Amino acid sequence: MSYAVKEMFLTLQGEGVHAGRRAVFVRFAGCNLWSGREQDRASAICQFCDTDFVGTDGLGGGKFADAAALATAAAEFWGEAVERRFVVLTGGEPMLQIDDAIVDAFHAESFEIAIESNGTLPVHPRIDWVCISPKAGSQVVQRSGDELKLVWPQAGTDITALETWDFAHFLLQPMDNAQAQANHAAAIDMVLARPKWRLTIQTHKLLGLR
Ligand SMILES: C[S@@+](CC[C@H](N)C(=O)[O-])C[C@H]1O[C@@H](n2cnc3c(N)ncnc32)[C@H](O)[C@@H]1O
Ligand SMILES: Nc1nc2[nH]cc(C(=O)O)c2c(=O)[nH]1
Ligand code: SF4
Ligand SMILES: [Mg+2]
Repeated sequence: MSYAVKEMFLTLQGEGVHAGRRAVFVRFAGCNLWSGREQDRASAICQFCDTDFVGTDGLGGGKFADAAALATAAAEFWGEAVERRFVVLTGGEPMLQIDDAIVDAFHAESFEIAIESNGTLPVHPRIDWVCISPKAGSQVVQRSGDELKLVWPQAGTDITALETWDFAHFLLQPMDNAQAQANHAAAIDMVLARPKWRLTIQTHKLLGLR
């Protein structure tokens, strides 16, 4: 199978429990909750996306003929040292493309594999760090993992129900849009009210990282 990747880059994980960690990001093209076209945003299930995941034309992107080619390209972004190799598979929705071959190829290159997923598809069982970010109006089937990262506020989200899901960490991430200041305040209020949750902010945006 070949894989469509929008972009690939070395940066620091900006969000969540691993914020600050050196990571290669592989952004897969395509999503099942939005076409990625602005004219479709208002009618999409997920309407607040901050990411361009359309096509394969970004820096480091392309069509990769097989999983080994993809993992080798990521290893080149990381550099020769194999210590603490960390790849974040994101998108778009990465589970539309991730298969056994990708997981095996990244493990063969000594990567610990993290995923950022909307949870509407079951996550591959051998991924090492599972971050699920549920979207109101979607059916989330992946209700276990390492971190549940809820973008906040999201009308139509039952936060009490989410608290019964099987995650090690529960995080609230303020929605980045024109109301960012109010969204920060709403997320802080929610963490103060519900100690199960902690705040995560998108540090890469503050720092000017990709
Ligand atoms: C672009 S998504 C790609 C992975 C996957 N499709 C998902 O939604 O989890 C990566 C992360 O960014 C978050 N995100 C997207 N748009 C955002 C926004 N406007 N403000 C805050 N977080 C956002 C998502 O919820 C997700 O946790
Ligand atoms: N630095 C950085 N950290 C991130 N964490 C999750 C991201 C994503 O878009 O999935 C992301 C991203 O795009 N950049
Ligand atoms: S599910 Fe993820 S990639 Fe898809 S539109 Fe929403 S935030 Fe963007
Ligand atoms: Mg991002």
